[in-house]
Amino acid sequence: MYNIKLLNKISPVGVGQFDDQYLVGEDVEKEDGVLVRSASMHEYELNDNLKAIARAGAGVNNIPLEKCSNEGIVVFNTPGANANAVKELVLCGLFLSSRKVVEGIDWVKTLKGNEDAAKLVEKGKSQFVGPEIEGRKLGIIGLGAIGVHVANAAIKLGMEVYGFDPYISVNAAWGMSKWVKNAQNVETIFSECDYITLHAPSTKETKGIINQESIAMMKDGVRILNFARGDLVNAQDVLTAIDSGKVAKYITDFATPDIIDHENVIVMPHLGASTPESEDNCARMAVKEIKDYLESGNIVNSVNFPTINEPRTTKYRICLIHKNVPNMLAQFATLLANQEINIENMVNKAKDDYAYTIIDTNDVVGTKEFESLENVIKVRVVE
Ligand SMILES: NC(=O)C1=CN([C@@H]2O[C@H](COP(=O)(O)OP(=O)(O)OC[C@H]3O[C@@H](n4cnc5c(N)ncnc54)[C@H](O)[C@@H]3O)[C@@H](O)[C@H]2O)C=CC1
Ligand SMILES: O=C(O)C(=O)COP(=O)(O)O
Repeated sequence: MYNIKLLNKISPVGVGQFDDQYLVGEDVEKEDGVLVRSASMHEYELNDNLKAIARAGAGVNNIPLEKCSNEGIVVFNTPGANANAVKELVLCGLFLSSRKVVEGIDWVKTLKGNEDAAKLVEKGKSQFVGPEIEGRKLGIIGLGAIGVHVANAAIKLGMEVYGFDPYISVNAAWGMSKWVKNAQNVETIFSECDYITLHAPSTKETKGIINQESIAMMKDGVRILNFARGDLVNAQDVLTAIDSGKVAKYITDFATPDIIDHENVIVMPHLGASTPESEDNCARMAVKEIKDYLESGNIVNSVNFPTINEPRTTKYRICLIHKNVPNMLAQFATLLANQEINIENMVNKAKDDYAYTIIDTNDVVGTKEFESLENVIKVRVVE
């Protein structure tokens, strides 16, 4: 029996994939696995039994990754599963940043009950004029699942698209329209583009990337979109630039107290991934990842441990999470040889300071001796 704790509302399409080997709920204790969306886990107590956390979504800045790695807890996310939903909202954001639709709608509401509403609308609409996006330059920072979707859609809408991503994956590059221009540095995005949209994760490198200095490089009347994370933008610097007219519009999915209800700022309630399609996709993928790991020891789409995805061919699989240091495999093999246990299959992979080894065997094995080895963090045997 495995216990799975839900820290957010997770789509029943995903949760329904758990069979009767699983106890699933919000109040479950001694959890083997956690399913989470945006709830912060930085203060969450990681119990000794916890083996895996699956983030039904992309960003993992709400999870204490280093602490999890240290304790041998595998953290998954669901790459690409909500990218289309975010792309669609970014396109909506692009239009809202250009045409004064939100302001116009708010104004029309003030005419409620006014007999002359139709006339007044025709007279007053000129205050809501805004430019078309066709032919304008869009700069994208971060060309992953979402950035590439946005780039391709913007090309189809007739925009001139510049992309910047120093770590772009081969897969993302394959999926991107050949018309997207490769910006060699982020300054090109800042200085060339009429619209700038952020699609990089929150990291030491990206936090505060939009600040007084970068804004100073931008065109007058630039429009900035942030559907990545609130802390990529220095809010005070953007507000100052909005007030001076340097930035025409700031559209964001992240509500911080200082930016709410400020002229020319549109704040959405973190709606990027909130579509039934995306919620189902993310939940389905997250549940599959956690089940595969708990039941077979396979790791796919982890952000802190390497991928190992091997078919089961033996009765037992020893799953060893350990530090990425020399001599671990020799110690494992010796330990098994001393017990006259035959290894049918053994795979080891490392990711940064941590490594994962699976050993398939048909003989009964205990975990104690492995646990006593230095640099071994977590040991499990799955049957
Ligand atoms: N508003 C919302 O509801 C949602 C927001 N997000 C946010 O969007 C981010 C991106 O999501 P995905 O595209 O799915 O992730 P992804 O991992 O597919 O793409 C992120 C890209 O950013 C790039 N990157 C990293 N550091 C960079 C830097 N310093 N400069 C430029 N590019 C850099 C990476 O190389 C990668 O290609 C997530 O980390 C999350 O914070 C994601 C989903 C929903
Ligand atoms: O996937 C992400 O990174 C998101 O920001 C989506 O968050 P959510 O699952 O809608 O709380």
